Amino acid sequence: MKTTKKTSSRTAQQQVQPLTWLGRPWRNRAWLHPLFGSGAVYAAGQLLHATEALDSQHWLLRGAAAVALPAIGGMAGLVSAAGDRFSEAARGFLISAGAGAGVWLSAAMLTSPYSQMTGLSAAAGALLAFCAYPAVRSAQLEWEQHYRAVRAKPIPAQITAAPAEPPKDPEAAKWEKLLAKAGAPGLTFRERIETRSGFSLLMRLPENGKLTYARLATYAENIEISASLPTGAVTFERATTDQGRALAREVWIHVDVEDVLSQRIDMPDEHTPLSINNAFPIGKYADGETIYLKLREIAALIVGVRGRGKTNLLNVIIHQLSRCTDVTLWMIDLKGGRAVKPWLRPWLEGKVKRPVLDWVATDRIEAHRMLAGARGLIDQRGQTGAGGSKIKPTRELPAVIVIADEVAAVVGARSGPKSVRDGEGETSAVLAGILTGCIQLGRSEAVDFILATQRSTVTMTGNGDLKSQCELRIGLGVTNPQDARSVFEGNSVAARLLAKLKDQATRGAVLIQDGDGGRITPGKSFYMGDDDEQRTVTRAAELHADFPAPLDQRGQVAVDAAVRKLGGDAGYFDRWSEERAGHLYSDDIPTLDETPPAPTPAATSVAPTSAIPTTGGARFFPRSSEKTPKPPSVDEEWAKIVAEYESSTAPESDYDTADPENVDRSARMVQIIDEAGDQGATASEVMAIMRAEGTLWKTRTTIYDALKKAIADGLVVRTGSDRRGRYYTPRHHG
Ligand SMILES: Nc1ncnc2c1ncn2[C@@H]1O[C@H](COP(=O)(O)OP(=O)(O)OP(=O)(O)O)[C@@H](O)[C@H]1O
Repeated sequence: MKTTKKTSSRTAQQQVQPLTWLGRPWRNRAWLHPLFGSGAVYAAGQLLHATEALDSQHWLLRGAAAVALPAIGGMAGLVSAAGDRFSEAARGFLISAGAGAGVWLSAAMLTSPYSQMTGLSAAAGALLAFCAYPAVRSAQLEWEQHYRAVRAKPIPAQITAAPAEPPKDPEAAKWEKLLAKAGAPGLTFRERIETRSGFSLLMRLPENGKLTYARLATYAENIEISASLPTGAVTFERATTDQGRALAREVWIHVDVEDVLSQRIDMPDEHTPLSINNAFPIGKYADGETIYLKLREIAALIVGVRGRGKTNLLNVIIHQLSRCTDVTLWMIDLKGGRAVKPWLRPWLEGKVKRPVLDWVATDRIEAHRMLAGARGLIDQRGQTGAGGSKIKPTRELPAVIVIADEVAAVVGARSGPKSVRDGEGETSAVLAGILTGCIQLGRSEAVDFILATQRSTVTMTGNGDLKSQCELRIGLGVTNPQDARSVFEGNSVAARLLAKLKDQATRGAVLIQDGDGGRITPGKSFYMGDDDEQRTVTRAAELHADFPAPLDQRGQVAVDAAVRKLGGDAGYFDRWSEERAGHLYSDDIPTLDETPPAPTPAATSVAPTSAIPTTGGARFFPRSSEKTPKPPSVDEEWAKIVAEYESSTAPESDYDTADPENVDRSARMVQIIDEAGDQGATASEVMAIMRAEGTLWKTRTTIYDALKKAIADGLVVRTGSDRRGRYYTPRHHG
């Protein structure tokens, strides 16, 4: 979230309190003075006239008129002196003069205007007024001076009747001018806040509505040119109220001068345990804040064309998820295992007991099994009510996160067989259906999905339903604005920014939207390293091997049952069997001078697993129906020649044949080969069993030395080259 730091650059307002009368502004009161005077004289005259016309003996009426006349006079004085323009003295003077005149008129009415008494009282009143006048005048002048001073003083903003003009400080003037020059006139500067990578400006759109937020966003490049900023430095965001409601006229313009999007931000070397219940960092927002992802109860969709950093981002996410002690990670990798292998390597090499990925699928059939297994797990958790209405993952009951890279190859309309009869497994539509169901129901059962694809059109993501289930969207660079629009559902501002992320430096730059219609924010993912060996990934896999939780026992059984229902005699427990995962292992053996092995799932080796019993080597070998050895191919013939050349030119081995440990281990090795019977065993298969038992040598080459020694001693016979050959004991080699 952006931090908002209020800067009170606005100066005190020079607004003046207006004249008021009975609390309301009344500027023209002075004009009305003659009116009050004549009104009062008229009213008094009418009263006198009416009293004259009445019976002079009607005393009651005459008495009322005698009271009314001073009241009229007093009121006339009061009205004339109303408002804060008059001093107390002036107000008293005018009221008493009015009331005195009324009393005199009453007396004149009741007696006679020409009597001596009436004449004298008129003269006394006039004398009194004449004497009081200088004092009243000086008091009034003094008051007026004070009044003028009060008028000139600033008053607090909250009692200002009219909205104030924002001050034109140099910063405001500079940005308003620059934006007008860039084609966006009429914007008013409101505020500037500093961010970690630059600053943000709060601007107000012009009230005539001619410049909208969407239109302003099209000027990003013009603004960058006008302000001499790097491409992508300017982004926009609607300002919101504290409650998160977008304001129509207020816009944040983020200026990220540090250009985080073009920087390389190395993955922090942190390997402490985490929990899926907390958010974890995956990169930095353009304003320098850390991007935290919380992958609980949410499906994520990551979209980006080749080479924009999708694999890297997935690795960052797996890195963090593999630190979670309450997560079981499954991964569908239809790049033939390229993405998963670095994560499996430490385990395949026997350095650790468990792989960080609990299950991998590298073809559609295995992916189907995994999705069916996920569904089985969701149903089991739903039925048993494990963990109440919503599961809070723990190590005993972990969340299962299924990551599907290149999901289009599993559920995309253009992938997969047209019909299940084609023998390539289920159609994409069926798989998309299972996946959608899993996403919908998996949320409360702590089974969540991260889908990655090159494009987010419906053809690629299976169906609209599946896509709309993914609330968390992460877009990397795409090839055209149309693609960009499909990531963030018609949001043209985001689309334009996404389509801009094209150059080398912005690889790994992302736009993140959390929640449907949520804020879309640019950022950059951490960088996991670029060497072919993916050393950072392998190191993390080694360090995190014991962190991810194994699936709970009941879950394992449910998953196994669900997978078995698909037929083919495959379940969860034999997910690492040679038929299903052997290719991962055999490809992993360094075959420096060999031609690459054919990428068939029926490859020749097997990887160990904690879920498979670690004794009884025969379980690991191909079933008799599959054992018929194929005639050697040209590749194998060639490999054999290379191997023979190698062994004839290889330096003397330093394998110590007298070392008792070597003697014991090689005896066990020969025993395993013997148990394999007439099917024979590959070196990888023997290694897998020995590793599972804990009898394997520390270095991989030693087994080849031991095998060579056993061959030389006549204990073992080999067919094929040493690394890809099969080994038999003489009694089984016919
Ligand atoms: N966060 C990042 N920071 C810096 N460079 C990155 C980042 N992410 C990726 N790159 C660069 O982009 C290149 C492509 O990345 P990556 O292989 O992850 O892309 P991809 O989209 O998965 O492509 P592909 O589908 O071909 O594997 C990497 O070799 C790396 O140099």
